[in-house]
Amino acid sequence: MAIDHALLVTPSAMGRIDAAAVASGVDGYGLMQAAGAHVAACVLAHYPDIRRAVVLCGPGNNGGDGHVAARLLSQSGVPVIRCGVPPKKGGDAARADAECDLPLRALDDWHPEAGDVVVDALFGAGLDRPAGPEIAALIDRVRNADTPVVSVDLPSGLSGRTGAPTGPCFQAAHTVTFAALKPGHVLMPGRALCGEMHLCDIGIPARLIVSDDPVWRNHEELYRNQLPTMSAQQHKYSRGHLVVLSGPLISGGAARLAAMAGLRAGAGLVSLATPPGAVMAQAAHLTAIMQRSIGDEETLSDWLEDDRLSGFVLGPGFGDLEKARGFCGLLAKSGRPVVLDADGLTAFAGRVDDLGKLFDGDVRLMVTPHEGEFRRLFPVLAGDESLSKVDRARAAAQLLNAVVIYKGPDTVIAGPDGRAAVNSDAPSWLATAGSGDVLAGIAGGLLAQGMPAFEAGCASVALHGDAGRRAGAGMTAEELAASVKSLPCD
Ligand SMILES: NC(=O)C1=CN([C@@H]2O[C@H](COP(=O)(O)OP(=O)(O)OC[C@H]3O[C@@H](n4cnc5c(N)ncnc54)[C@H](OP(=O)(O)O)[C@@H]3O)[C@@H](O)[C@H]2O)[C@H](O)CC1
Ligand SMILES: [K+]
Repeated sequence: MAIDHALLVTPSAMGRIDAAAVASGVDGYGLMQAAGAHVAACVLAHYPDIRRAVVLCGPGNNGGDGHVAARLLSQSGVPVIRCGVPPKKGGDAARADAECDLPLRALDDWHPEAGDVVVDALFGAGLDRPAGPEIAALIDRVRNADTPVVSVDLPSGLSGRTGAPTGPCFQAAHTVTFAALKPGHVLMPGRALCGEMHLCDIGIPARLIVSDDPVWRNHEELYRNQLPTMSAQQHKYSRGHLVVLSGPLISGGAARLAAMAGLRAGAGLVSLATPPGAVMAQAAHLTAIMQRSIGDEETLSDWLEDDRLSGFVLGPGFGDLEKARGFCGLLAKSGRPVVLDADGLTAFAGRVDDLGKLFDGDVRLMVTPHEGEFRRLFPVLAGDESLSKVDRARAAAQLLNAVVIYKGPDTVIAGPDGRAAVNSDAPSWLATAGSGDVLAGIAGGLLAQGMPAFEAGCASVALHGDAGRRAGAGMTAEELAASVKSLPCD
């Protein structure tokens, strides 16, 4: 699938793209000129009252971009101090350094003043270890003086692959990057360390911006062709029948939120499977959503004979973990898609192998852990600091043969085939009680309509974000569920 404008390119893949561009006849030094010009333009556009630019240049091509920016800022009349380490000999950075006639001072040879703007061109894609004490002291100095930082490609100290700092790291107000976003720009805490992102075209041909590592920003093109469609021939059963397994009397609200969201995501029918003791309480709250009294595995098994039931959500407010495991086994055996969330996930803490064995064959399990649930399910993956959130989600997806929606401000959707998407534009107010139940319900609603699991995961996360934006800051989960918009008709 080629969706290049949403592709996230790792720093090493970017290096290969760069080399391919040069091999195809693009002037490498021209790329650096363009990169430096974008950086200078960003400084001038966002800091019209700048009194002095302090350009910090590292030894590689990131520093090279800095030398270009320093020259251009100076030519535009801004006083510039250029500090750093001499460039490696013979490359584009050395040429950019030679073409800048400002002296190259030592890194600490300046004192922050009001009106300073720092251009951070120390390390970008080539960062491969923690920055040393000299850089740490510099970062402290900049932070203490509250000097705004414009970072070139990446805030120095941030890994473009994982989104985690390798050690001391600048907090940028703006980050100017080139050709494609890197995972570190959208994964936390990288996204926050980058400040406002600027993705700039420096002349690398779009046809070369490819990667054998399928990671994208979550984007409509990833799932649009697979969205359920509506036509005049359809009736409610052909639009799927979603079943949400309700918990007991005290915690039935979570299942109701999921059920409402599933209905709004387009499922033709939605039923709650409710333990007998909670049926009356649920009935008092339900109108469009139907109900069935399901107290044990036997009654669930009987109901599963009805092959019009086309998708299940198990976990929100469910409570009884042993019962959840038993129910999950039956749902798995039924061969239909299942979303496991909340207690449905906790039920398998320490038993992920058992869960993985239940759902072999076509991918029809979706799990929606937040950070704490992910840790409980996958302590080894969660503790491995060499892995990015994308790596972790993919590994979990492979272990379970499932689509994993690893929630957070940087929700990652990953499939067992290695496809992954990072959703980084959800409104912050989605972090509220019941919000996860709504997401599980949307996912269940889409799966019940027959949408393939990876695409359903990407679409659910996007619809959840849209609903949050529509409901607005300060919303409750009830309002969020009511704001889920069903999908476009064909
Ligand atoms: N297409 C593009 O996107 C373009 C990007 N450009 C810019 O180029 C950089 C990448 O340049 P590169 O030279 O590969 O890497 P860096 O400049 O980031 O790093 C250079 C060297 O720094 C050393 N290093 C790494 N980490 C540390 C550290 N913690 N402390 C000290 N030194 C470190 C390392 O060298 P060693 O020999 O010491 O190991 C790195 O190799 C990209 O980010 C863009 O800004 C082009 O200008 C245009 C095309
Ligand atoms: K940088």
